[in-house]
Amino acid sequence: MRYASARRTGSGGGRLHSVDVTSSTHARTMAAPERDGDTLGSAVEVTGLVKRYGAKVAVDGLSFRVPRGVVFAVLGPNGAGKTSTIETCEGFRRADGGQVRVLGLDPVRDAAALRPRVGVMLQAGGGAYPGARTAEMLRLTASYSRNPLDPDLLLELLGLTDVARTAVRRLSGGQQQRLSLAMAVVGRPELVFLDEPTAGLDPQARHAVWRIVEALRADGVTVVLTTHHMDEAERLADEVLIVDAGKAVAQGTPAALTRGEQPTLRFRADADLDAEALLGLTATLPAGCVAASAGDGGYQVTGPPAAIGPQLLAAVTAWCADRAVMPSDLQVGRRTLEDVFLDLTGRELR
Ligand SMILES: Nc1ncnc2c1ncn2[C@@H]1O[C@H](COP(=O)(O)OP(=O)(O)OP(=O)(O)O)[C@@H](O)[C@H]1O
Repeated sequence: MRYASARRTGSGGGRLHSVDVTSSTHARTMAAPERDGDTLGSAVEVTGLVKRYGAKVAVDGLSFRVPRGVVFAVLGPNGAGKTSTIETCEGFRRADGGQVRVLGLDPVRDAAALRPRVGVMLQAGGGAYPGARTAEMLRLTASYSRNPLDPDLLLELLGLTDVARTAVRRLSGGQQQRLSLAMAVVGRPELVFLDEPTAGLDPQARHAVWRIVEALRADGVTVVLTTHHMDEAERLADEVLIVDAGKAVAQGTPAALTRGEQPTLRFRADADLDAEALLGLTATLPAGCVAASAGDGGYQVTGPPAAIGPQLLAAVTAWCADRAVMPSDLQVGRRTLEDVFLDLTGRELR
């Protein structure tokens, strides 16, 4: 059994570590309780979901399935319909069309049956009473569950021990958000919805949230999250759904989505390389390779798979050296999830 421990390092101070405590006498688990014959099938099934606000169609016939026990990330530009979809799955909004099943149940009609089985972290850390103290709030939430996690452990994991006696309204935004995550998982749910769980968090807090998500997955809990951080989705998610204008535009594992057909060499440069310079660079490259701007001060070289190798790397760096251009962030290989996301949803602001 594994859990993420918030041991503080002596000199590093305040860094969080995930440890395997299988043989530890102090082992505590985040595992959801076993439920007979209830481990197979989908955690969430959305079929042809439509959500409208007046004339605005926020979700436009969206279908997807979340297998049990995976971390599932829903990605999309602002206004793509992610929150509308998640909140419909949480039972906070009614679908205007299509069907939503959560753990095989209807999230509105069967809300009472789902409540002890599903954890919900609201966007921007909502859900806690402003007047309550942090630990009090978490203990109160834990008291609604038959077999809750240890609230003190969660406070420790999320770096909230120092503010355990602080009133919720006096917590910083990031601390309130972490408390909201603790409240979502303290009841050992089978399924957790996290809407932008790391938005606005500092890097330490972000890593702490990642460790919680990884610990949940290790214990078989299904996690559905939304995020604008592509690196976060790439690191955490077993499966990714990209939505745009209320429709699914791609779904798959991060590895499958980023497996570009055409390998690429990418780099940034400390000087502007105009079209003429890029033509000059292309002329020095192995046959079939083409250098082009990738936007935002980045450049890319595409070509036949066999040509994306050491000779190409040498040619690019030699060309840069001849012109006193310093290349940086030089990488060869697959596209990132961010590339895929931008290709699918466009690079312009809408
Ligand atoms: N209560 C509401 N009333 C009217 N329009 C709404 C309401 N909630 C959302 N919308 C609209 O529906 C669309 C989808 O919003 P939604 O919040 O689901 O998107 P999102 O993908 O979660 O966006 P973000 O990444 O910015 O959080 C947007 O155009 C939004 O303005």
